[in-house]
Amino acid sequence: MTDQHDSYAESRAAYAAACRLLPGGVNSPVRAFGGVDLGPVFIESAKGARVFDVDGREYIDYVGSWGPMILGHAHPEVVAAIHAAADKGTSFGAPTQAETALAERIVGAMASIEKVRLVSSGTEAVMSAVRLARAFTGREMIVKMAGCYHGHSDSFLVAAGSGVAEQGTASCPGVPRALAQLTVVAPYNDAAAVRAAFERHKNRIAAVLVEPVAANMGVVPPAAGYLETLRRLCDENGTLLIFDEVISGFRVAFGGAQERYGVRADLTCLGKIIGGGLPLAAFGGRAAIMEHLAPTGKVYQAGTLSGNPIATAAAIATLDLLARPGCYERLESLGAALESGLARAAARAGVPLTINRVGSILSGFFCDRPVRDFADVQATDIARFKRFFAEMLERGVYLAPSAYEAMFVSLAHTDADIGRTVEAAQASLKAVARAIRL
Ligand SMILES: Cc1ncc(COP(=O)(O)O)c(C=O)c1O
Ligand SMILES: N[C@H](C=O)CCC(=O)O
Repeated sequence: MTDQHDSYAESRAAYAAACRLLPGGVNSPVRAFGGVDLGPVFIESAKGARVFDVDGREYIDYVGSWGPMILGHAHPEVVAAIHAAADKGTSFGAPTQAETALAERIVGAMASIEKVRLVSSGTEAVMSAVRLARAFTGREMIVKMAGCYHGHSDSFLVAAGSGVAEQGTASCPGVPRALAQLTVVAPYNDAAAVRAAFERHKNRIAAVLVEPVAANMGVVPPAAGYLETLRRLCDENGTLLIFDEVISGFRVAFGGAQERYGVRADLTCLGKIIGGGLPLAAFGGRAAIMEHLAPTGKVYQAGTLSGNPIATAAAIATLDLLARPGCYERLESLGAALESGLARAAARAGVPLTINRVGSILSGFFCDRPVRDFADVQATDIARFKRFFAEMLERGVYLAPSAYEAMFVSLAHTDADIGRTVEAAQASLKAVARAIRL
């Protein structure tokens, strides 16, 4: 914590205590606020679209636990489902009917999924889907896109987004070189680079793995035809297309990016929203592929807490609420209002800002050009983002503390929240403009 004012005294003390016992004082790197050169705000509680810190400050929240809280925090129906499940026992390590009920909802929502396996984190979902793809195709290489983040398992910590991008490392110490060499990296939105990878590594690529809407280098939408071309290249080469919809699933449409863009994946990874704020994730696809998983097949995948009854109850409650008519229209209109308000504020302040938005996720990049891939993101003015972040925090708006993350709008945000956020942005961008002129 460097710049922060005394009104963050409790957060500062909590961070010092945490640093004595937890590496970097946190349990996930981006939470440490290193991406904005500040110390973290420690959270006491959250309700609806608000989070409250240990110093008693209130913020309009656009982190939403990095995506899961699409209904807002502590939604009464989700909390009631959690209580009811907890009363019946917290974990059995045995099958429950609720897991089938959740699977029915996922299969009903995602056109490409016939069977699904529940896991506890997005990392596990992607790691397991790729193992399955490797076994199914009998190949070892994967293609991933620069700036996409797929969790922290070894194969994906290569040119990754999110907190890895913040650290500025191309790869990660501890990842065996032999494994990293099996990951081929292509720029996002560059189908020609993927085609070239297929030519270079003929019959060796098991899967093309992509965030169909990239959201871990800030939000970068797929260019027209990009996902379709990936689909065609995979079909031509006997390779599986894996959509990592851990963020986009149930976010950019109920049926995820696959519904929004009309392109089907062979395997789909889900997380965040489907856990309703509890540790639950999933991967799924055609039965003919999924049946290769143990116990029907030989591809081993397991989890003591997989399909945990409390997480499953939160998941069902969340998906049932999201299935109600009007949710995605409302998310779209809130997202559009925030986008246009931010654009207006930037224009008034004379600060170049490129806004990328898909439904209720968006990012403002401090630059005057379109942002289509990770190189574009890296060329933006990160110092301006840091200043903007600090100004917004001071004005009670809690953004993701990194230029490589998205803003998440929830159904709990009101028009008044968006209005207050735009007002805060107007003042914050004026401060950024003053700093530019200095
Ligand atoms: C697209 C994507 N895939 C995978 C993951 C990993 O999920 P988790 O953090 O639950 O392991 C994340 C976020 O962390 C993500 O944004
Ligand atoms: N960008 C990450 C996931 O989407 C942020 C969450 C984390 O790494 O703690």
